[in-house]
Amino acid sequence: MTAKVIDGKAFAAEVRAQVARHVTRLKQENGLTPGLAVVLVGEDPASEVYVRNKGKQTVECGMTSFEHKLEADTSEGDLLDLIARLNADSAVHGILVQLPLPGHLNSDLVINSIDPAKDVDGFHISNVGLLGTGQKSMVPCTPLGCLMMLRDHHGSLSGLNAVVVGRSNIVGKPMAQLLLGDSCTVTIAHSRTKDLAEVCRRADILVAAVGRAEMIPGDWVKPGATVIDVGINRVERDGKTRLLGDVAYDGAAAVAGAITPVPGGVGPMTIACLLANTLTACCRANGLPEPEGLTA
Ligand SMILES: Nc1nc(=O)c2c([nH]1)NC[C@@H]1CN(c3ccc(C(=O)N[C@@H](CCC(=O)O)C(=O)O)cc3)C=[N+]21
Ligand SMILES: [Mg+2]
Repeated sequence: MTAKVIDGKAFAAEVRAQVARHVTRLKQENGLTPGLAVVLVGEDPASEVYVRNKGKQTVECGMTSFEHKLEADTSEGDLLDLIARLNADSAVHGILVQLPLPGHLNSDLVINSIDPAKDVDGFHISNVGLLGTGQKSMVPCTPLGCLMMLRDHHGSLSGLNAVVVGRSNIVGKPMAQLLLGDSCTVTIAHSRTKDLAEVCRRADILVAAVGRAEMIPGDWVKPGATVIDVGINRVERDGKTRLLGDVAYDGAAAVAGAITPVPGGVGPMTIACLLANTLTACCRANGLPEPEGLTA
């Protein structure tokens, strides 16, 4: 069997087009323009490229992009002051603080100072609690993007065995909550899991979010399974920098039913969902109905 390749890049373009249509309507009918503020502390080249991409796609969707670049040695007080101003700014509907933050800043404290209604990353403890109890929340972008691709491919996920490899607050844990919400039988596995290969081989849906290049070989994949590869690992190989997933792609694609590539899979969907969340936040803030199909 050769897996169907799930084209995250094309899917993300569709999601952004849908967001853009809603934005046009919001402007015409309500005089509203959704705004996203991105805060970057310090100068990490990869983060800067990524922040620039987000800004560009935000504007292409008709929304306003606010970029705040702060010095690497910015004090916690100054960062919290900026977040307080963004919380109070009615032109800002979404706030994203790029992670990781420099070590002298307490990222939990910083994230929890964001107005939960503007927390488009879905990392605030109140959004985490709302998601965990099945209440309306802002849902983390990467797991939301994965869920959209899975629903599109399978229709219903009900009763399927889902194995999430990775237990981070950003991907693994919220991914497990979303799969549970769609009635999967969910296992969260990680680097210490006993017989990890056997656990993975039971998965109808295998989500790899460990952050280690090609950690999951093809013979851990059940024939016909759907493989969602969240890893984006920059690796030097043959003198070139290559982007590798957490799954050994060729081996996995030979047995899986469907698989997301790296690049062009989960990554573009993450940004598209960030824009979708900003739109959702703008609608909620103004008491307007939420766009359908763009939330969990
Ligand atoms: N508060 C916060 N929220 C985030 O969502 C967040 C963050 N901090 N810090 C950094 C990570 C990283 N991240 C990516 C999103 C998209 C691609 C993406 O579009 N990747 C392309 C390839 C890009 C390339 O060539 O490097 C792809 O997979 O096809 C990559 C990385 C979001 N992050
Ligand atoms: Mg820190």
